Amino acid sequence: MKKTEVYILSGFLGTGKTTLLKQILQHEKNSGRNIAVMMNELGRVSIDSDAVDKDVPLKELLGGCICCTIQDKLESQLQGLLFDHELDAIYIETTGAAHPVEVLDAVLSPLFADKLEIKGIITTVDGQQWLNRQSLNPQVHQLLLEQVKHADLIIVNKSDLLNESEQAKISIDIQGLNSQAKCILSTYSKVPIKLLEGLAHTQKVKSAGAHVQADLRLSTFVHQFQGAVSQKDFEGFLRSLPDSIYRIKGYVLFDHSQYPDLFQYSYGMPLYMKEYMKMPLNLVFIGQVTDWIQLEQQLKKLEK
Ligand SMILES: Nc1nc2c(ncn2[C@@H]2O[C@H](COP(=O)(O)OP(=O)(O)OP(=O)(O)O)[C@@H](O)[C@H]2O)c(=O)[nH]1
Repeated sequence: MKKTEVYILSGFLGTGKTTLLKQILQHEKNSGRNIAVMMNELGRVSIDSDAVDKDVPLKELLGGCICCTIQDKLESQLQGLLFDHELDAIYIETTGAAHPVEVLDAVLSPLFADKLEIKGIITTVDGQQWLNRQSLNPQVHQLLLEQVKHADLIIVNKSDLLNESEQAKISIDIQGLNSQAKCILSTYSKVPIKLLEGLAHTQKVKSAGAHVQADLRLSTFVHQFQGAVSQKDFEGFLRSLPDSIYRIKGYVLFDHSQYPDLFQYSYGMPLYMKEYMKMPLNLVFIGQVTDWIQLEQQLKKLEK
């Protein structure tokens, strides 16, 4: 079954996310693809929803940030979208305050992670704000860096307000932080749509022996267990994991139980919760890993 592409639009408040979304929607409309939009705003009232045509399914998540206070709501809305529509792509506009790792975590519910293909995190940056970032409060400054570090495509927007040497300085700064992502300068978020189409965030499992690059970008991986595993072996597997795996979540069936456990793992801390019904045995991983093949082999061994 064809997976639904997911694009995450990240970037600080006012950097040009909605301006970008409008162009993408126009392009998608011309291409005749079925798409949906999720918009997350911190306030209780939607401001940007007019940007989306009435015939495009739109879910609004208001009054909190999907990366923390309203994660559950995102899961149910996303599930609703996938159930009600045959979608080629979903665009998620996050609040400027969202951290990319948390957003990926919120989007990849083990209930339907195998139906989605995360195409990429697109971060818009306001050029002037970037140059003046030292004057931001330390948390906001850190968030700005994280949004750039974890992006697959970085759009340095509002370049009409920058001179040439400022443009060059920003490009160099940003490439120093994230050399793997494409970084382009834009005005009113105008970008060649081809760049979006070329994104491939989800790491493909590479063939054994493939060259492994040092890659700091976030990637995701979904494993589907075929049956039960031993809890002792599973815990041994967890202990062997590198620090570069930030999150794991999903359903694991242990050989002593009738139903799976909901499993959560965050920065090294595992948590199990009993379920009382059958669940899809999907396990979702989020981390800075270049080659998931070894991990997949370890997971397969657990099932023997
Ligand atoms: N001068 C200039 N203004 C821009 C540019 N791109 C966007 N803007 C303006 O910047 C403001 C914010 O743009 P949005 O696209 O709404 O930004 P956003 O990131 O969606 O904002 P939030 O939803 O508040 O997070 C709008 O008034 C835009 O018209 C640009 O390249 N140059």
